Amino acid sequence: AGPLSRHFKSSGSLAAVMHDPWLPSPWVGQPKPLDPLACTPQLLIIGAMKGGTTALFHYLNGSQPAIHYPNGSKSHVDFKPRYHPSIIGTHVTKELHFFDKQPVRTQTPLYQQQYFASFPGVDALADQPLAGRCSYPAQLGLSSSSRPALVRMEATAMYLAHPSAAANVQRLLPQVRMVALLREPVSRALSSVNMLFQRSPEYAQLKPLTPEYTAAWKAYVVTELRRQLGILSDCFAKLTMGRPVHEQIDQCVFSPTGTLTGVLHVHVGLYAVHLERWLSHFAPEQLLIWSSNAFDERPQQHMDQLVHWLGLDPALTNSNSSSFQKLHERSYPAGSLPAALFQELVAFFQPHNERVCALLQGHGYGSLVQQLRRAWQLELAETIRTLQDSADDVSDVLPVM
Ligand SMILES: Nc1ncnc2c1ncn2[C@@H]1O[C@H](COP(=O)(O)OS(=O)(=O)O)[C@@H](OP(=O)(O)O)[C@H]1O
Repeated sequence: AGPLSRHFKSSGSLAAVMHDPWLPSPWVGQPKPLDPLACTPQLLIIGAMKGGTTALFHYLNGSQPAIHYPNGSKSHVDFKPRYHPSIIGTHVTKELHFFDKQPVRTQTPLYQQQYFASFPGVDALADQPLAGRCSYPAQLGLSSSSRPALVRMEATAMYLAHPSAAANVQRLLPQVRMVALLREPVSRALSSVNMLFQRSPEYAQLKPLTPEYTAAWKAYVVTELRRQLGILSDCFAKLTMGRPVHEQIDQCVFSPTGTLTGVLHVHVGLYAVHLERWLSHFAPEQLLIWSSNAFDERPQQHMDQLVHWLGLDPALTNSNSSSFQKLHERSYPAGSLPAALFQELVAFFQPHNERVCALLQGHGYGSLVQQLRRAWQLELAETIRTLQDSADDVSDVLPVM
């Protein structure tokens, strides 16, 4: 028996392996090698919010989320070997929220110093990361004479949708690599509104999934999403020719100080707007884009692709360091939302989904587009099946992708 038949025996079917729709699609272009001497962050997980960014950060970092501070802010505890020894997360919190600020703030030296000192091996007083000078303390096991590449990373899920983030990143870290996880926008919006409901002090006294909870949840979700759909539909209705869509939408929904004016749940899923903005600042080879669903289905293959894409030695990977359990998963009241809301959400997002597919196709991400179409159709069908209050046929609501 030759190698092929051995392969058939071990994996069931070669055809199944070759056509696995959940494997990460190939990255675009040939990225420049990382700088092994850099002590600035070299990897940013930019979003999308509710796209699985917490899981990705902690799988890589061998850590888990923890709440340490009285104000509820989050940190993490490191407890396992990192997925790859050369990739290391910020030692503070997963989300540093540095680039989703006004440019005037991100250009302040003191604020930059604080940001860089949030990463392992960077001393706020002694080091000058932008000039490539860092002290590499002993606890990292690195000496200045044998500096292996150390890819420092952080994951701020709001970067993808923030109007200033791409330009801020380009100004400070023009060579940085970024990963974005794109989740089906209706399911993502529901995940986002669900989180806010569960965090809201107003509803904190309700016992989860009781009839009172479900009634309050339904009222909140329906009102909030309809309100946001209305605001964003008005913004799109006012678009004029001659200026990029992302500039006009950003202007419509962000205050002059860069605060999003109450449309978060719907706005984050407008991936065409966001990627148009990022791709106007960065070459596609700096941006690895995944389907959240595919990442969920095949986490290890995605992590291995990331290691490969960063040009790190795959032989050093600790592939059994991560159990790949879902992180930040929340419960929902089943069968509680009207079919009409789904129809409105689906109708709203459909042209934007088409626009992002065309944008990605035009930038060389053709096989990702095929994967997203399939993944989004499946996730949307599952979300509607779970949450819709009537037994209407799901296919009545689904768009043709
Ligand atoms: N491995 C993996 N792959 C894909 N998706 C995953 C994964 N692990 C968790 N999840 C689901 O992602 C949702 C939370 O996303 P984030 O961690 O990005 O949220 S946040 O923006 O940091 O608040 C949250 O979705 P909901 O449960 O629908 O709220 C998680 O269940």
